[in-house]
Amino acid sequence: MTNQTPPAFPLSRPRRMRRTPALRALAREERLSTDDLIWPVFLCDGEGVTQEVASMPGVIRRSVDLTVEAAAEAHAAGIRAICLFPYTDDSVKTPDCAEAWNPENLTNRAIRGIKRAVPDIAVMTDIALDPYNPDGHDGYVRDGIILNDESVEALVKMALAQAEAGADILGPSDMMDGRIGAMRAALEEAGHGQVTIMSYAAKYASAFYGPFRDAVGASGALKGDKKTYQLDPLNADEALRAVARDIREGADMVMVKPGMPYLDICRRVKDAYAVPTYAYQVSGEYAMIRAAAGNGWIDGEKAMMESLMAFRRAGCDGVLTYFAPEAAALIRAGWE
Ligand SMILES: NCC(=O)CCC(=O)O
Repeated sequence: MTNQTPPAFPLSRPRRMRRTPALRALAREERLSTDDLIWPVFLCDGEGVTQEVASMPGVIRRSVDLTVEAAAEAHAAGIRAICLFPYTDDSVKTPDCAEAWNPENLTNRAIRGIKRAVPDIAVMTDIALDPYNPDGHDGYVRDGIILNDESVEALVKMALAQAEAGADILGPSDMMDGRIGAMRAALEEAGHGQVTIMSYAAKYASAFYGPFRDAVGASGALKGDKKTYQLDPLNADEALRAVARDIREGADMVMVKPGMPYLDICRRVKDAYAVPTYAYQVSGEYAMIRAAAGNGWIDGEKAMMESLMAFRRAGCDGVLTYFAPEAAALIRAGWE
């Protein structure tokens, strides 16, 4: 940061440096690269199956075989990581959420399939009970209360099953207290000390997750809201404390979620802790850009790229985005 006041006009004419593409490129402070993209994808049962997600135009659920193919294409396009989210049918949801740590569940089958076929792409997972819970919450619920410590025990089992299947990055998104430390200890104990954790540390109780819940089949299930475990949108210091705690407990990377309404949090986290920091540009952010573009109200490609560049400017090392394949193609084509 400089405190030097620029010389007065006409010694200073900032437009000089904006005059040509070459000068603008020389002055550019950040870059968006395919290395910065993590692609969240939705899994469904079956073989050769694709299903559209109505509230996320352009996003599909894929069966495991097609997800493996999509991972290969993403890798060829320069995308470094793919993040798996299962669509779970009501029939596999039980109060104990046992499907969450079934070695043969959709996520664990997809991890193995991708690591076999495309070993160089990093596979990230989601750790939370909501896809498996009949009431749609990320932890166990008793008498309307989300139970913390019992939920952490279940989440640790889920983490171990994913590590065993070969996941590179575990993504605990549940927001229970103490889960990162518990997972890190269990991973060490089980010989999975090399598995990384990207903690959903600053995850806000947000209305922007709506389309995602359609995509994973959880929107009908959710009873109430998630305000007793996710952050209040008006709080920033609390997010910093959550990030500090998760780093101390053994997280390698931290996430801010949603992305666009929380760029101030991204910047503060990066400045305060200098750890690998990611934003999740969530389903509602994706849907807004797609819907406005679909109506001809904004230029979809430009708005998409600008939104992704903003994460870099705000200090993020990368971004989880449903736009990853499209953005990668434009980056490779030399987008400026
Ligand atoms: N645990 C993952 C999410 O909640 C994703 C939210 C979204 O894309 O809206």
